[in-house]
Amino acid sequence: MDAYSYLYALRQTSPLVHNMTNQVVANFVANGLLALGASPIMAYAEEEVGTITNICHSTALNIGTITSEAFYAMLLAGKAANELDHPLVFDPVGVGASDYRKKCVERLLETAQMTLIRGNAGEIATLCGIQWEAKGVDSGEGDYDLQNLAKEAAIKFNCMIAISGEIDWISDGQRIVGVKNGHSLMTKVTGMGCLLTAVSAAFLAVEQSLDSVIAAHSLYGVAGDYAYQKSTMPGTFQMHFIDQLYLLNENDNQYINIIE
Ligand SMILES: Nc1ncnc2c1ncn2[C@@H]1O[C@H](COP(=O)(O)OP(=O)(O)OP(=O)(O)O)[C@@H](O)[C@H]1O
Ligand SMILES: Cc1ncsc1CCO
Ligand SMILES: [Mg+2]
Repeated sequence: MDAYSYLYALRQTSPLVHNMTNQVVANFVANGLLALGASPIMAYAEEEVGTITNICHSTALNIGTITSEAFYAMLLAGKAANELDHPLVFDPVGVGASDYRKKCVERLLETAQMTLIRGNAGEIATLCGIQWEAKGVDSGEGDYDLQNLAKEAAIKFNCMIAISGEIDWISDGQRIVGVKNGHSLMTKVTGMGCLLTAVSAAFLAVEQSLDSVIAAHSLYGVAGDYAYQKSTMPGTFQMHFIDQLYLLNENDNQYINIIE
């Protein structure tokens, strides 16, 4: 199935995505999902997350501004998603920044089986115990082959892995695929990775497969390429990016640039 066919199916079904995301990006994530053709819901209370996960088609957990309340609620949501066999996507935002984040991530990964872990190189390297100079929530500097990192992480966590950057590397532990689409200006808008996490959860609601994750990343990158043609400055780029998610269509398959 080509990438747009996944998006077509997504738009036909408009999956409801449960996002437990961070306080910085919640509005952007909700608007991005709507523009793409999915439906967002954000919910964080322990008292309701089980129910919300239940009515949704996929769940995305993001520790960007984690608190102890949200953390315990994420454990419940993760368990509920696993019981329902719903796609569960995890974004270990800034995991290298504090011991608290590391502990939360360890516990979440022990408690729930993720379908996909999506993060920047610094985050995925930290999960694998590889030395990396991450800069807060940003990727930072490191020296490790990212294709191998994606593959090793997929094997370690028994799930799909997507590492974002100049090339996005996506692996299930066997296949490793690079997505070259996207522009570096995307790093100047906060939440571009967090929205990609949510978008991946929406695509996984269509099909729980590596091809679905590759389609999500490719078309997301194509929207970034188009947005840069409209604006080379971060504020208006963000606005155009949302519009370009809305405008993605079957013609865009031809602009996808993949390494396999
Ligand atoms: N140097 C780059 N060139 C092209 N595209 C890039 C580059 N760096 C990142 N991207 C793209 O930007 C998007 C977000 O990736 P990034 O690695 O910045 O995520 P992140 O660090 O998790 O972001 P955030 O935490 O702010 O949400 C992805 O679609 C990725 O492909
Ligand atoms: C800037 C920032 N701080 C915590 S989460 C977040 C959004 C990007 O991940
Ligand atoms: Mg991130």
